[in-house]
Amino acid sequence: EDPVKLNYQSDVARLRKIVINSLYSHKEIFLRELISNANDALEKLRITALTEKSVWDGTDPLNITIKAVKNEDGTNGRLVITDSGIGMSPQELSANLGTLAKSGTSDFLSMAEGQDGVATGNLIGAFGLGFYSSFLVADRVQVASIPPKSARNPDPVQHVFRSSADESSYEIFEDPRGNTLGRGTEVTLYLKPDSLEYLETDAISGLVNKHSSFSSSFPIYLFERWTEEVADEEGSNTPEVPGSSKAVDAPSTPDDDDEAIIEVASKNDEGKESLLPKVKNVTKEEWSRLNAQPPLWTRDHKNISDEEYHLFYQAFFKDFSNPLAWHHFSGDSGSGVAFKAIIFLPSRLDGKFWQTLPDQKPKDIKLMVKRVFITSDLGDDSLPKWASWVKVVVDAEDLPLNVSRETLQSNRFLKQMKQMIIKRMIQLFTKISEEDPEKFEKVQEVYGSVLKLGAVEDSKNQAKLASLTRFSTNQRNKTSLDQYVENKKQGQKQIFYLAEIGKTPEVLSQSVFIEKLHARGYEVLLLTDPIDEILVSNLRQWKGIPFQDVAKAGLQFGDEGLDPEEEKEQQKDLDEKFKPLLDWLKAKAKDIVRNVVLSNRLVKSPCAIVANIDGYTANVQKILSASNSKGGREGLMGELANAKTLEINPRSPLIVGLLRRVEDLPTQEDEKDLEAEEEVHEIASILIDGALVRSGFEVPDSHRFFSRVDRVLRRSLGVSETAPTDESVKPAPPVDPSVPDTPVTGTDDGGIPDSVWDKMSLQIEEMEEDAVSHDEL
Ligand SMILES: Nc1ncnc2c1ncn2[C@@H]1O[C@H](COP(=O)(O)OP(=O)(O)OP(=O)(O)O)[C@@H](O)[C@H]1O
Repeated sequence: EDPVKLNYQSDVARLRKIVINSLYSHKEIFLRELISNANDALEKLRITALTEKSVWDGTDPLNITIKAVKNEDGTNGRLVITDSGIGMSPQELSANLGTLAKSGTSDFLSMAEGQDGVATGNLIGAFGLGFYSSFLVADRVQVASIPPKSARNPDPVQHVFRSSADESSYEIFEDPRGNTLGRGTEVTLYLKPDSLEYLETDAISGLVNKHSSFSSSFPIYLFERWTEEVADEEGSNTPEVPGSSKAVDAPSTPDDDDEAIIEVASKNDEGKESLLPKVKNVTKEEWSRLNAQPPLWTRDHKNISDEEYHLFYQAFFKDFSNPLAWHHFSGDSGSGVAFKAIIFLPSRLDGKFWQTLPDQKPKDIKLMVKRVFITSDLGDDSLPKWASWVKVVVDAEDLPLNVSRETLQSNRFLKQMKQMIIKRMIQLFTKISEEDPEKFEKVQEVYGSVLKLGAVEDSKNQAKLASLTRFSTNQRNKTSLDQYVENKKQGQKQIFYLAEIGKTPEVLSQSVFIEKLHARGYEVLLLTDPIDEILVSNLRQWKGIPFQDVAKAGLQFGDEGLDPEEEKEQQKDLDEKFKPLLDWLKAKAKDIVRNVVLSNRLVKSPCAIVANIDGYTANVQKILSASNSKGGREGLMGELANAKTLEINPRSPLIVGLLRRVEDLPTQEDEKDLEAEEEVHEIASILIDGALVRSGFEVPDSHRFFSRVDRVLRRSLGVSETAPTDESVKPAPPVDPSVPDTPVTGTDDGGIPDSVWDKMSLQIEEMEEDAVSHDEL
């Protein structure tokens, strides 16, 4: 059969180029990647064998071997990595090694192409270059592979995939050596002259220990050959069978010339009698086990260093940053299944966490039975969204080893495992919060919103999760609900909060709604994360104390009853004094608010608009209008949107001034002063619109608002209110009949690129923010 020459898919060509040109300083990762592939192939074989016995009957050992072969002339050499795993058919060789099927590859490529070598090094971890990292150290790679006999493939034939670093094509052909592997894959790297250090066994075992001691649950053997002087005792001249002494289930060596076990025995001083004891040089060979340590999770946590946990985490979960925290424990599931487990909190969340659907299955719960990987699929017993990112290895002792994924689904163990993982995760978070404030800060950075989501999602663990959440307040950052409650004032019967998504706590703390609360020393939770308000309305109360949205009407401090009689009298007087203004405003503002009252929340600002208990706050109204193009002004939505109260501050000179003007207005029909009435009306309208803006609402008609402001400005400048502006303009030149000959490359938005739109809307948002926080009437 002639070799078939095939062209690489274009992404592969790009990837190989990056590998070869820019990752030179990371070349040692090739071994980690190849071992990881071999481990995956062995795992696939074992899992396939659970349902298809003919694939592997469980007798021959599953392992990975590494052998370095130096050329006889001492130049160059090759490194051979072999596994007895699932293997590949010729079609699979082409599909798996000639194309890149991985999602996200193109993203990786464009990122890597835009970066220098150093930064790309970090990307390798996140992405995993896999097989192509071979070209970091080899200028020629040959992969021989044969799948096991199966019903679908009763007569598999060993094939070879061959490729050079400088070619854009690869070849696939039947292996002229025949079936040398029996089953599995053999990757032969013809090392580049600058990578010959990987022919040394010390270098190889060093690398395996550094990167891969935890990557494989299957034994990794390294072929070693050395020369020893041994006494040449009489009658012991027959060569012994080497290599079998130490490695008990050492791999059988493929019957390839280079790889056959050779023993060269040469007699010292042959032919001469000597007084010295007879010695001979014996070349000994042995497959030595590299990852002989028992799996990390089976060991006692007291004897495991942080460094070892880090390395294990990286190799096992293929996340090449260190975990933020972990919890290593053993237990009994309750149904009698003993297990050992480690739970890891990654140091970052997947960037897509908040975009993916809640029913995304976690992939990183690795269930083992007696150290053998069984599944990552927990089926219906999957973790809730908030916990779906956790990385866990669980090794059960007492489940039958041949347990299939299907029978596992019906096993109680899985259900218990889910509960156990959640419980331990919460314990881990709680422990960090109590013992390691610095780490807990990092936890808040990465998982702050996730813990809030958990408290909403997981009603069973709501209290525990909610006590791990932290909030900014007008007085401090990172306050827990318990700390808030400890800090509440005498008589305070509510937990005050103010929510506005997208604002910073600093801006929110300037809000009119909390002016007096803040001035009097009450603490107010400032909620800026979209999940915050959902959580608060879900909890309803903490330690029996209800949450109170301070953007709503009816704010009570709780100490009103303690006011001296005298103050109550004063309040009564104020009510009476301002009654004319309240009545007048009620009539004027009836389209905007349902009620007008004297405020007990304002200190400096003249007025504010608050939502009624059953009405929408500005925050909710914004969320609703974002999802409803009508802006929530119709039907019931409109009703609720209008359920607002105007609060005025009787201590503000502006309000006192307005009261005076309203009282001065003639009341008799025949004395009416239309001009004066119009002027007061205008001032009041500006005041109400201003109150809307400073309370976070939109002004119903901004054009009218500004025309009013203009008129008031004219009046205060002493300019005629009615004098027209010179509106004459120079008309545009006549139509230009010539047509441009280069096509215009515009965008759908009529020529304004998206990036500009984004900037524009950003600026508009900034302007709005300014308006709320600084606008003083
Ligand atoms: N030793 C092997 N035995 C069987 N199949 C293999 C072996 N090595 C690679 N493959 C197949 O080739 C595919 C591509 O391998 P490659 O290393 O490029 O990426 P990957 O292993 O899928 O991803 P990653 O390396 O990021 O985990 C693998 O998914 C697997 O199907």
